[in-house]
Amino acid sequence: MIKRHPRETPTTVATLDDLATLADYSLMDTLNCDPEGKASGADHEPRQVFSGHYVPVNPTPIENPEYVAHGKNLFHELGFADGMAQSRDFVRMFSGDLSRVPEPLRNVGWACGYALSIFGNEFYQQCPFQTGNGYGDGRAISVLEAVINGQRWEMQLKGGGRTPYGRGADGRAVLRSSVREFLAQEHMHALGVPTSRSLSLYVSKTEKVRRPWYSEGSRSVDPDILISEPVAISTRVAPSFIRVGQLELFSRRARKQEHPQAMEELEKIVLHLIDREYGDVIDQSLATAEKVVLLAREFRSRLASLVANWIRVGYCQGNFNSDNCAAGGFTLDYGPFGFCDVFDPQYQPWTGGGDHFSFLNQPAAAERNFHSFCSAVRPLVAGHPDSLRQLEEIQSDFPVVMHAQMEKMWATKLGLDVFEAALFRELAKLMMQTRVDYTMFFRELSSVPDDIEPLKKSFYKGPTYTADPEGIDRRWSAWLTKWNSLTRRGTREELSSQMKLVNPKYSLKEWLVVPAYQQAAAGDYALLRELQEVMTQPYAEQSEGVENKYYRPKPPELFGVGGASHLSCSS
Ligand SMILES: Nc1ncnc2c1ncn2[C@@H]1O[C@H](COP(=O)(O)OP(=O)(O)OP(=O)(O)O)[C@@H](O)[C@H]1O
Ligand SMILES: [Mg+2]
Repeated sequence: MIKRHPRETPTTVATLDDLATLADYSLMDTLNCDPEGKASGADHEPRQVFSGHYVPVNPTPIENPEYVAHGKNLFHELGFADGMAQSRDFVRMFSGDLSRVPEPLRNVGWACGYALSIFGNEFYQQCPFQTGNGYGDGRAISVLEAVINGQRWEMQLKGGGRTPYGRGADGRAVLRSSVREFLAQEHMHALGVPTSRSLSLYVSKTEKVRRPWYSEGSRSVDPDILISEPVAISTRVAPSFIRVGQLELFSRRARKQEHPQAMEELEKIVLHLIDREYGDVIDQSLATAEKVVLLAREFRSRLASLVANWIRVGYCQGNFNSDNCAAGGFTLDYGPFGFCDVFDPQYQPWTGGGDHFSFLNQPAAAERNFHSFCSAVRPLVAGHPDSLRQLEEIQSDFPVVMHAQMEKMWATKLGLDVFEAALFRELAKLMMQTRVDYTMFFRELSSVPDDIEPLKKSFYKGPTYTADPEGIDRRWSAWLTKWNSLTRRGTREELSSQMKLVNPKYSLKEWLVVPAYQQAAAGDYALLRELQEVMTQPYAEQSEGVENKYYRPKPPELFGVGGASHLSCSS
């Protein structure tokens, strides 16, 4: 290997040795380690972690790992050679075996504790000790921080084995859930929505675990059988994995004065967040209280924009708790998620999620998470009346900012310069009464049709529609005429191409993912890789073959089917 200066990114990172030159474990080196943590990382039993930002943990490798896929776009962005994903050293490391990594890579990774608020309410029941000290990364283990072309990335295994936060569970992820997260992250990025990214996915050829799931064609809400599934490790990448819940953990400790360093640990984690996620917008030399105010303002804007984007692309997080809310303002944890087929404001793919986390309730859920965030950082401005007042104002104005983002998003989605409330209200009513495929409807509209015929491709024709199809069609025609009169000036082609940049043609609907993970479990990765190709170019027309296969309404027989239309276990 050629010797390089440690900070200089090789043009191509082709080997694990190349990657090793970019390592910079600054989280481990600057944040506080749990004083009871073991340097060896052999720390896999559930226990209370009372202080510190992280616990050193060595992952548990999956047996007989096999390459499934890698995030090709991310690889290219990072300057990684595709072949590296299948090289022996890389496979070994990212399937959980850190025992033989080249220096200066380390043999231990780290897991972090976090707290949980559900829709703004503090919860302790999820912690086996009822104290909050046993909750956190139960199966997520970060293994590397690297500076690549001036950008810092943290790489985190999901399903990498047990940690002290595992609450007695196995620390594993099954192939099914790993395929879902792997595909969804890169799809989301291609949709232009901030997200954690997918680096790699390996499956075990021999190790399996049992999970509750649905029998073939089951219409049960809850899983009705236990199945044995192959385990997998996917690696996700982001500038940090700090969650709102993480800030809450340290803030709760400071509030309750649980230990003498509690306040200092809160400040450190918040400054770490600023450094990782907000370094470009917050001046390093400011005092903490001033930084916190800027952080709150910027996070508010990112969070509101994120949620508006989710709605633009038909995404429902499903379980938007504070521990699934990344403090950097990007999408995190693709377990309970779904991309909607039929437009339904109450769409909720995850049976445990409830109405409060449903599709169009996400702005309200975001507001609750933002309140949890503001409460968590408040102790850092407590002695600064001016900063405190600003923080309170930022907090109380969340709904205003969110509302503005939503109106802007709907206007853009509809090719309008300004939001038209009456036009939108009638559209929402028609979409619900007709039952339309959300993605297909907006994509067909993006062709700026003269009449409603093309839009009908997206109609599922619910009972209200079938009771009076002519009447509803007439309302659609009237709506289309009105819409046409309000759209942006310019040629039809210009309007159409602008609208096609915000209304995707392809969306990672669950019923498309099911056969991909089923075939993958049988060792056939072709469909998964095809989906990866298609879903990383969601705005492109693509070939006729792709269109016929992936641009179509959900087959009627899949409605109500467990796994394809709803899911319970997401791990
Ligand atoms: N099989 C498992 N073993 C150990 N811990 C688990 C397992 N499944 C989930 N957990 C933990 O339970 C908590 C809630 O699970 P949830 O489904 O939100 O997270 P996740 O999908 O594992 O993780 P993340 O939020 O990191 O994407 C998380 O703290 C997670 O680490
Ligand atoms: Mg989670």
